[in-house]
Amino acid sequence: MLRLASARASLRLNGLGAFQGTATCPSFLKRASLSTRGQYFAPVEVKDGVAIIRIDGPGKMNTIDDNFRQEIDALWTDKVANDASVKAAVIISAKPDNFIAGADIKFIDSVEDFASLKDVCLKGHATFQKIRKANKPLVAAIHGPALGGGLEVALYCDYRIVTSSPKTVLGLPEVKLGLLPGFGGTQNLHPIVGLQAALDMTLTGKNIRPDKAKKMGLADVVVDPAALETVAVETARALAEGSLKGKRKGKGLLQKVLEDTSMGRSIVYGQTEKMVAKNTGGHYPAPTAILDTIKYGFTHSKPQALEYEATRFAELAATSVSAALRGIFTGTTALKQSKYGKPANPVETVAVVGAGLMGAGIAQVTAEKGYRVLLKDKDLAGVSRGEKYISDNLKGKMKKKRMTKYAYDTTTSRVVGLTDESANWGKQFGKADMVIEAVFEDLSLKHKVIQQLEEHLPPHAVFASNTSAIPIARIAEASQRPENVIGMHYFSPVPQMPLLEIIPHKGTSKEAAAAAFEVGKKQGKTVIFVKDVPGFYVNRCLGPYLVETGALMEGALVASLGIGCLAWLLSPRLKI
Ligand SMILES: C/C=C/C(=O)SCCNC(=O)CCNC(=O)[C@H](O)C(C)(C)COP(=O)(O)OP(=O)(O)OC[C@H]1O[C@@H](n2cnc3c(N)ncnc32)[C@H](O)[C@@H]1OP(=O)(O)O
Repeated sequence: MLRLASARASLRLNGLGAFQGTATCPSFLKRASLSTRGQYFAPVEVKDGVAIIRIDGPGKMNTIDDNFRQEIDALWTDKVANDASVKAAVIISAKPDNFIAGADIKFIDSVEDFASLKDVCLKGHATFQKIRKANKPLVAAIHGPALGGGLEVALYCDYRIVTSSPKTVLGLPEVKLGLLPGFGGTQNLHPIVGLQAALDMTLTGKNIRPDKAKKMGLADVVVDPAALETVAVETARALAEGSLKGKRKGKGLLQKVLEDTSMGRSIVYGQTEKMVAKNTGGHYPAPTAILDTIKYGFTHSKPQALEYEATRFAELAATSVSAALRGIFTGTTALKQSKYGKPANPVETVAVVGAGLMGAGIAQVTAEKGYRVLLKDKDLAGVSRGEKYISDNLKGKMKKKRMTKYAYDTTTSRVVGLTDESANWGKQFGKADMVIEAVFEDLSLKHKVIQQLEEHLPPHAVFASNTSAIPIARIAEASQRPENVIGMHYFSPVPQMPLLEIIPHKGTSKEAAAAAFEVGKKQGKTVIFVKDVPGFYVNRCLGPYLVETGALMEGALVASLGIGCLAWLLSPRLKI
């Protein structure tokens, strides 16, 4: 009793006196009573009439739940709405590299009665409606991911300033979790970016980078990270003074016809329904619910639409599809942690041997992440083919504006092409911390390569084989340092395929496994550790499909079905 009372007193001292939810969140109270700040926000600072609200949640990533909502509600009332000297506010993250990664997925998982999520969403809407009605401009200053509910907070703001950092991404990925943007996203996004762009973002869940965000009107300004807070405070002040007005991106004639007339919208809806049906095969309820909810908003009042959104969100959260997709998020995130710790010798130079499709792809993803890459093939023709593959892929990225010319130049300059004829290749390999071999699937060739390279490699260098079939222990037999030998099995085309199987053999050291994990993770791969058994993981799973397809073809039961299966197996999604 005493502890609760002192916690309440402490909350008042912190300027959070309006908070009433004491019975529901003891952890919040405990933390607030111990410090001069809340659980999700640092103490508000006021600079020349602009309140700076710094989000600083408990984990390394800011996420939101109902406690976050209660805290900002109270904080806004005390520090912004009720303080006449405060004319505007900025919401910014106190974390170095993220704004808000969305609603707390662990919180959604932990809910026992999913119907209660409707109320959580409705309270969120009420808080942000209140913030909007205060007539004090709110500017979102975004650095790092602003995803899901995080972007939805920003959509409630009058102005969105984003940093030019590659870490900054905006998106509504709820669909990938079998959910919909339940924090106002289905209603607040399309007035800003237009209906078609909003459908694209909500139905694909894709990430939007800063330049694209500016172009489509999602962000108002892109700034250097160092200038973010200053620009945001100046902007908030200018909005309050009226010297700056928030502007919506204009629409061309066709866009107006398609989005601002009911006939145009029915064309857009029709196309979208067809696309959703084709891509989901009717197995995923979220895209249909998203489309329904956006449509609903065009024929109902805003409060009705938000209520509908909250209802559909709670319904989706209760589905087994959403539970499974959330499980995939949790599993994939768990895979980002190394069970082998950090390697004692950090990897800086990676040598790739064999510049065919696999080798060149591995070299590309490695150079793109800042490693120095030695790309070796037996002759000039081979290595040139590999370099051209990399250059063509990166030029494609530049064309799609996913890479700058500067990044292209620095990435390609990190790749050093070498052949057996290169006078200094041995010296160069003397600096390699890791070799990934992608030569033909021939054990004697791999043995030759390992023996030849070990004459030059430093003792700590890890030797990784990209074999898809040969046991790693057999490859290690030719090595003087078998503890450094490991499998790193990529899938083709390497730049597109996310999976990487890492296969330690029985004698592989923890150090080699740690280095392989670190490189794979930095390359952006989803890394799984697999036993050194025939087929490793993926090919072992694929085997029965191949056998059954073969049996169908052989018996000429359903030839077209067999051909269909083969096409499926050989498609880029599954190609190995
Ligand atoms: C109505 C609204 C609904 C919604 O908003 S649903 C949620 C929508 N948001 C998302 O789907 C984003 C999910 N998160 C991510 O995709 C990634 O994360 C990021 C791109 C944001 C960052 O990736 P990286 O830098 O590789 O970090 P990391 O290892 O994935 O995450 C670091 C820690 O942050 C936790 N985390 C990230 N996002 C959430 C989240 N939305 N809810 C709960 N936890 C989250 C992870 O689990 C992990 O935690 P640990 O360090 O303990 O392993």
